[in-house]
Amino acid sequence: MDNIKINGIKTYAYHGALEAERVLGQYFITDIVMYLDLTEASGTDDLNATVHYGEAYQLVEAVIRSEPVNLIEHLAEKVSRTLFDRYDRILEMDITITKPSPPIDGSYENVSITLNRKRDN
Ligand SMILES: Nc1nc2c(c(=O)[nH]1)N=C([C@H](O)[C@@H](O)CO)CN2
Repeated sequence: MDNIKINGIKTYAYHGALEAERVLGQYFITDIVMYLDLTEASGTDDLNATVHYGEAYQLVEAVIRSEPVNLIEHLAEKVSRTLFDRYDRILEMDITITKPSPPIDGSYENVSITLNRKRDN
């Protein structure tokens, strides 16, 4: 299926299950894949026939900057609901949220979750 991707949204926020994360904050990286039919937009060259990825970016950024939550899974769910509610054209989404440097000891690159949500979920 056709899709629009917004890659590497980098936001400083205060989500996390630890009090220290709520106080100090950290960067979150969000990657979005929105699945929709781009036949009309690709044929008509009409911005109104697609999802404006700049507008979608602003909506995602606002959710990531909003009230802190414990889990990045819950944060991703909030992002998917916001985009589904705003854009009827979106049929399915993949939302990946990465913590590049979580306060967890160990040797690893980063941690992330990915939600796949369909409109009728
Ligand atoms: N599956 C998840 N596991 C954990 C999360 C999370 O959001 N999803 N968060 C934490 C803490 O916030 C961690 O970053 C610091 O202890 C732990 N595990």
